[in-house]
Amino acid sequence: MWAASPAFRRQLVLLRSLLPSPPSPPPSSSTSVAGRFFAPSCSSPSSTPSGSIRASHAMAGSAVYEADAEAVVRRITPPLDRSRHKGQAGKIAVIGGCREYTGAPYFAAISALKVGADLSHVFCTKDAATVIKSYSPELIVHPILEESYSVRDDERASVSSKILTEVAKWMERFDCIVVGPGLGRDPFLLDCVSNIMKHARQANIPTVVDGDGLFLITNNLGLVEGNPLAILTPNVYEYKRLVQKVLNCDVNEETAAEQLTLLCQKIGGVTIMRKGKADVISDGKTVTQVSTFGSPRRCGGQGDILSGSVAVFTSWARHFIMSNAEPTEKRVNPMTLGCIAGSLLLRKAASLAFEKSKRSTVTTGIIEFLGKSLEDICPAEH
Ligand SMILES: NC(=O)C1=CN([C@@H]2O[C@H](COP(=O)(O)OP(=O)(O)OC[C@H]3O[C@@H](n4cnc5c(N)ncnc54)[C@H](O)[C@@H]3O)[C@@H](O)[C@H]2O)[C@@H](O)CC1
Ligand SMILES: Nc1ncnc2c1ncn2[C@@H]1O[C@H](COP(=O)(O)OP(=O)(O)OP(=O)(O)O)[C@@H](O)[C@H]1O
Ligand SMILES: [Mg+2]
Repeated sequence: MWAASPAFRRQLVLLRSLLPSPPSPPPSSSTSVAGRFFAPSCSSPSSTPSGSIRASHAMAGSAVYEADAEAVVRRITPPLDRSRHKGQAGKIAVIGGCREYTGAPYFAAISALKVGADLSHVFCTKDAATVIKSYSPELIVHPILEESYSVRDDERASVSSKILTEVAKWMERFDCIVVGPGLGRDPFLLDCVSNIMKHARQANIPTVVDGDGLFLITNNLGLVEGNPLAILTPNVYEYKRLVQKVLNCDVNEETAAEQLTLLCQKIGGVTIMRKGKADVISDGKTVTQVSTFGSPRRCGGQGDILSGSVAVFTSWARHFIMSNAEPTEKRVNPMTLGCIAGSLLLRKAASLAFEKSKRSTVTTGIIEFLGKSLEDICPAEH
């Protein structure tokens, strides 16, 4: 009776896809629930058909489980409840945007809104603020960060503390922050952002670290060491730099899953999503991947969509685990669920955008399909 219940099946979907148990045997005629969620093993992530759920030994030496990402999205996405008020579906902040980069923070912040957050803030430099505001009236933009060129040496301490005070005023309101999209690498600015990260950590705010935020933490590992609320989302180069710095060796594809696990363990408690052909996620205990095919276009900005989306799904996943989850589901790391859901949604949106625009697919086009992608998986109810 219980074994046939939807609640039981939901638990299995989540737990089988997330916890490090050995692959189940192939489905028998009685078709065990587990059998439907795993196939024995497959050769590489690229050979995993879209939408299928497999335990994949894509990375030699350790099983990497293909997550049932659609089930995760369905389970953690909150219903559109008429009794809710503004803010309850999520308040996200992006710390990023400087003279060079205004696209990246915009992509991350608008993606958070399009996935379903109620409010999306951007904390950026003054130069970037007007530009970002002009992209979208939906975003709340704070022109508070400063780069070295605009601050005299003798003003630095006071400017730095003013910036922290300003951000701290808002911090406790956020369900998740994203540090790094389009942040740049100015030393004074990064110093101020280090203080913001320390403050977020003290306030227990989940923090997605991406782009130049990864440059910052790779050189200051203490900013994330031992923080279970930190999610790092490195691309191929960012991952390489992180491995070299933390493990003191090069990336080894032969032992990729173990290396990723070890990296999480060495940094201590963080969740890492290694982006690539498959997005591979570990919290130092389990390794799961999302390999649903997205698009062959590699235009810049897709990682920014991902970081904004992961921020929203992570806050939803935390809420889900704390309130609605079954007792066994409470063992699952909400950071992992957030990464899985964000990865799937980006890939679905990229696929739809590519179907429409082919070679001219760009990031703004992908963002336009975030809503349909979520609707296809998890329809909004009236
Ligand atoms: N429209 C925008 O404003 C965008 C801004 N972005 C921001 O740009 C900043 C820099 O991010 P990037 O991802 O470009 O990072 P990097 O500046 O590290 O890399 C730039 C490019 O240089 C090449 N590269 C870097 N390291 C290399 C290596 N070791 N060997 C060979 N080639 C290498 C790669 O092609 C890489 O994509 C971040 O703040 C990021 O968020 C990006 O998100 C893309 C979109
Ligand atoms: N080789 C690939 N095949 C399929 N999808 C990929 C591939 N590489 C990256 N992706 C997808 O693109 C997303 C963004 O990853 P990418 O490596 O482009 O990030 P990024 O370099 O940080 O992007 P950005 O330009 O926003 O900084 C990943 O989540 C992944 O879904
Ligand atoms: Mg990036």
